[in-house]
Amino acid sequence: MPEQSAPKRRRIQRSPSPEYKLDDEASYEPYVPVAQRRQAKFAKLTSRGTEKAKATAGQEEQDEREDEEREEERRREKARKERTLLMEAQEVHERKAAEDSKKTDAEKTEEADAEILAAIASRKKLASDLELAQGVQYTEPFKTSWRPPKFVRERSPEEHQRLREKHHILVDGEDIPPPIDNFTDMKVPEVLVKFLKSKRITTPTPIQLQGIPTAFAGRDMIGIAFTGSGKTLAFCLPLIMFALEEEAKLPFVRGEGPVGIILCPSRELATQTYENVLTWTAALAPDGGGKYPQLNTLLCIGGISMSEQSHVLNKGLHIVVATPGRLIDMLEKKRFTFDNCRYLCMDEADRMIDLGFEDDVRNIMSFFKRQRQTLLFSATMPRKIQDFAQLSLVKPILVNVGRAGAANLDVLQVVEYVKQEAKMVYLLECLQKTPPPVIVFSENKNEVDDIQEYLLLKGIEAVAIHGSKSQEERQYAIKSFKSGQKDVMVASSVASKGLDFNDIQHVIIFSMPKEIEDYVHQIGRTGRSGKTGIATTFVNMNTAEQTLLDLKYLLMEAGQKVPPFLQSIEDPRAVQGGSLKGCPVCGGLGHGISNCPKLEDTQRRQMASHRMSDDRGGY
Ligand SMILES: Nc1ncnc2c1ncn2[C@@H]1O[C@H](COP(=O)(O)OP(=O)(O)OP(=O)(O)O)[C@@H](O)[C@H]1O
Repeated sequence: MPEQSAPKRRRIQRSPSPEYKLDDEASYEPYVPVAQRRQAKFAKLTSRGTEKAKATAGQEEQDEREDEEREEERRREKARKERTLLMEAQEVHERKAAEDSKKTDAEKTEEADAEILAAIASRKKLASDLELAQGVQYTEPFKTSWRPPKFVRERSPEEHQRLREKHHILVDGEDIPPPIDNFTDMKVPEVLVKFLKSKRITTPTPIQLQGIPTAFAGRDMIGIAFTGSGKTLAFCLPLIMFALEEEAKLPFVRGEGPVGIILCPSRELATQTYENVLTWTAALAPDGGGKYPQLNTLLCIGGISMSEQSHVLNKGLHIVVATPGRLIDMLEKKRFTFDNCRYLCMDEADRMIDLGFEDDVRNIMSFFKRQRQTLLFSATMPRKIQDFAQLSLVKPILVNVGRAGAANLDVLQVVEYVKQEAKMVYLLECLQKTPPPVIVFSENKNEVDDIQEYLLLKGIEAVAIHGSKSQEERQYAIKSFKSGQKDVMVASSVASKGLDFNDIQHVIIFSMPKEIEDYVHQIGRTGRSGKTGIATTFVNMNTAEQTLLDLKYLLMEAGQKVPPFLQSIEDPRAVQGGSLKGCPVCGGLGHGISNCPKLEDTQRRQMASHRMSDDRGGY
């Protein structure tokens, strides 16, 4: 067969173009149509892409495998650690259980108490959030122009102490101003001294004789004294004097002021304090026979129309007496400012800084633009609230007349066992003990209404007051009772704090409050300003044993008769051999902190959340 070579055939088959030479043969490329070339290029690109994709996929797979291995390793490591932590926790738990089993009940209770106390101690201090955030801390007390008279300044510290001891005044703090037992020596304007005399206020009460010089000197203070002992004058008078001084320097015009603010936990108490301030400032003004400028005072409480006081708001403002909610509202609406406010007093301060109002108080403080003088007053001020408050004051002075939370010794306390169903009938009998006016307290709004209805049916002129009554109804009840139109006022605890009714003869506590502090405030509506009064309290099987124990200790402390059924109640702490110290949270003498009725579960939770937010905020 003849040898046929393909190239030859190719050459015959296809004639080269004239430009092609033979030696170009090696570089010869057959013609490929454009469409085919494009297709080929596309195929090549695709195959290259696939290869690259394959390579990437391979790499990813490897990375994934490595990641998984690392993750697995991490999991193993975590599991190892967790096992260790778990085991450690288990061991700690077992160790603690073993230790606890060796502890007495009393020791366990003390430990629990310490934990709760630590939670309270870690509460955010009482200052405005701005001050806290900016770390603003005032270290020196306010400076005022007031000086004690020379002869008082020349008395020795021992002489001051003797005067305090004579009046059972306990003080604590640095550079304590001297006690002064005479209004004139305190440099109270003569016209006011005369006016006070006309109201049978001739000599200062113990809280006044130490408290007024302390406040006049510009010092922050915590004033604790029993119910009806004249605390209102002790914190209002200094503010009145400061306001007079400011007004004399440069008269206030519209939009200026106030110089100071008095905060109260209830509308009724604020109204009463406002009325006192009005009387005292009127006595100082030319119309009242004085030679001092007229001061303008604003009552700032919920439930009333502020437009009625527009005549005050249209002038310079010196003093504001307020409840927290309405005050915050007015400040937010810029109806007045605290730009020049320098005095903040809280009446019934333990309630104000108690869990309910704490944030409101902080909010109010945030409106102050400069250092203020802060004063806290109450008849009850448990140790822990005192400690907490002290952190928030500048070199505070503690003025304490008697034990904080002790009952007024001018009140004869009678505790009677009365079955639930016999209470109403027995109430009628009790009302015969003294002439009117009488206050009947109940813990329950419905019960207040029931008692009033029953008394009205029996022909007794009775009014009722509780939180669900309208502001008008509350005002009417107080007004008609104060004026003597009505003989009996039936009230929930709203009327117990700080209200000063004339010469209440008898307080009947129809249902014993859970918190002994409330009891102290309730019986304190009688036996005021040195007069004596009676308090009759109904207890029965519905009264918690711990409350009865608090009551028993309080009666013992006040030297009152302890009825046999109370005597027979044993203190479980004594049985366990634990400490019999009073509760630092509510001041009750019959229980420790862990059984405190004031520290209900929700409150404990609240404190825990305070602690957590404090940890976060670093305050
Ligand atoms: N120095 C005084 N001498 C006689 N009476 C006074 C004196 N100071 C105040 N009072 C009168 O004592 C009564 C009780 O005063 P106030 O309401 O200030 O007591 P309180 O200590 O605030 O009581 P509470 O703790 O119940 O609020 C008032 O009627 C007041 O006029």
